[in-house]
Amino acid sequence: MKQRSFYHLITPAAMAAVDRDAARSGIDSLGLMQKAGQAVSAAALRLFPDAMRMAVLCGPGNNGGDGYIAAEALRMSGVDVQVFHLGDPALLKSDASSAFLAYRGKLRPLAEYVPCSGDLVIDALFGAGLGRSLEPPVVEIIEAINAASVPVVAVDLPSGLDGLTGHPRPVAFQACHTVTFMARKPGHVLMPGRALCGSVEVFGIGIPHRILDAHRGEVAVNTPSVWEGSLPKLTGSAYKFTRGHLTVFSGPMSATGAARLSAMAGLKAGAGLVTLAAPAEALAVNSAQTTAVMVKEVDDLSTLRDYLQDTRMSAFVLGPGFGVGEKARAFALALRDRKLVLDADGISSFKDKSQDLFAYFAKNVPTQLVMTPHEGEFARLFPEIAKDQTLGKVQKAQAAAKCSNAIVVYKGADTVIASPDGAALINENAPPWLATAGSGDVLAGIIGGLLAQGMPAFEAAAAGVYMHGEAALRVGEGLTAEDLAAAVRPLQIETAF
Ligand SMILES: NC(=O)C1=CN([C@@H]2O[C@H](COP(=O)(O)OP(=O)(O)OC[C@H]3O[C@@H](n4cnc5c(N)ncnc54)[C@H](OP(=O)(O)O)[C@@H]3O)[C@@H](O)[C@H]2O)[C@@H](O)CC1
Ligand SMILES: Nc1ncnc2c1ncn2[C@@H]1O[C@H](COP(=O)(O)OP(=O)(O)O)[C@@H](O)[C@H]1O
Ligand SMILES: [K+]
Repeated sequence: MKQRSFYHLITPAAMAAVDRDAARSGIDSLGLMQKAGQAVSAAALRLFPDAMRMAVLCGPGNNGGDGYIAAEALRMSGVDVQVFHLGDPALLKSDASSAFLAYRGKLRPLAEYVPCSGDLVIDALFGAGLGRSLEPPVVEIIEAINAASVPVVAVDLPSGLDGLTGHPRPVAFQACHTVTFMARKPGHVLMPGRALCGSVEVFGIGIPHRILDAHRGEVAVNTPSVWEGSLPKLTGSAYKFTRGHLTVFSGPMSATGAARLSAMAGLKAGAGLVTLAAPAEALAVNSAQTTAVMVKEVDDLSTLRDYLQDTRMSAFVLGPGFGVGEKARAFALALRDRKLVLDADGISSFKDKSQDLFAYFAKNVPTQLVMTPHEGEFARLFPEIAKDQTLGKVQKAQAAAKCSNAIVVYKGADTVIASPDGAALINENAPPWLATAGSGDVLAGIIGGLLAQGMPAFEAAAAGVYMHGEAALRVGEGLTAEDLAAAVRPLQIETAF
């Protein structure tokens, strides 16, 4: 992961280490806090110039310190400012205490804050240091402010939001804008955190990048910079066989549409040839509805083995509409040495039998297996990981990838792509109109199409998720899975015709 150019996220724990290293290297920590607080004040003035009052809620740590700096800067700008403090400000430590002492305005306990129309709330209660769930009085205040619908600008993170997992503990402010410092945290990108933050501004307070780089972890945003170097390159001498041959397995006669969506998406993603491998009963219905996609009879394990003799068959998609059961399990295991996207019924077939699957694919290095579960499918395959309340979506996907030796694409509005080596990407370009029947089948086909063209599994999965989002954005609201499959385009960053 270190070799690739990534748009990294910084966990709250890593941010605390950055903070410590910055102080050790002689950087003035109060100066950092002053820049942070001033950035918050500037955002409040820019976004809410007509606020009648700015209520700055200051907590017991450095997040509160940022709040006191912002409050003083706003007061100096002529704004009607009132600070509401949590805990005894006399107990504030070091920089936060200095920030408090420099504040010359009005001060009242947090419990006395009553939201009024015309207020802007600046939330500086807790940021990266939220170490446990909030207690009842603070929960009630946050709920009352959210219910009053006064706008909230959050400092670093909306208070109550866990910066690592993106989960509220147990509630968080609904902010309209969040000002964070140096880099976003996973909680800004994961749901529901992403929605609770509103717009997110990343303000550089002057911590040198070498310090940040030293604490960058394995989690990044899914952007083309991660995988564009691995995208298939279309050269003038291309021939359909050099662009890979994708096979998508069709379900029985009554369930063929999902596989056709995958097949079309694989072709649009750039695979040179795509074949629907269908049982005899489904040959006619598939043939009647395909043109560029070919159809071939593959009924059972023995015909599959014959089919696999052709080593030009470069990648496979198994699961969309396929049917849950023994046949799906046998097909998946027969494909253990090939590049495989296991989706939908292909995943559900291994409920209570996941160890067989994991054992068969354990030895592939690097892995050639991509699994694309939504939340329900994830829980079928990884029940213990799914129910572990201490893990966020990224940690769940990482644990699942490790125990299955597969690239796990844990789908949703915040799809996480995780690799057995611990690398994880959070996707953020998917619009909500992707929540429609069949859109997952299209995703499986795109990833299959990229695998067929020779992209490594992690990069193919990540690029596929990104292309899926781009295709959905091109179509717009009201999209159907057919529109989506038709809108898929290769992302050709470098072309050399
Ligand atoms: N990184 C940087 O370089 C820079 C960071 N900056 C800012 O620093 C912020 C991080 O500051 P921080 O570490 O002091 O943590 P913060 O969020 O204020 O909370 C800690 C306090 O809350 C308390 N507490 C925790 N959970 C609680 C709960 N559930 N219920 C009740 N109390 C709870 C905890 O108490 P304790 O656990 O010790 O009992 C402690 O007192 C960061 O978000 C950013 O805004 C900027 O100044 C610029 C430079
Ligand atoms: N609210 C949302 N915002 C963005 N993308 C979403 C949202 N809901 C679902 N998606 C995406 O849509 C696809 C749905 O796939 P899936 O749940 O397998 O549906 P289906 O089985 O109907 O194809 C996934 O890629 C998922 O990430
Ligand atoms: K906050």
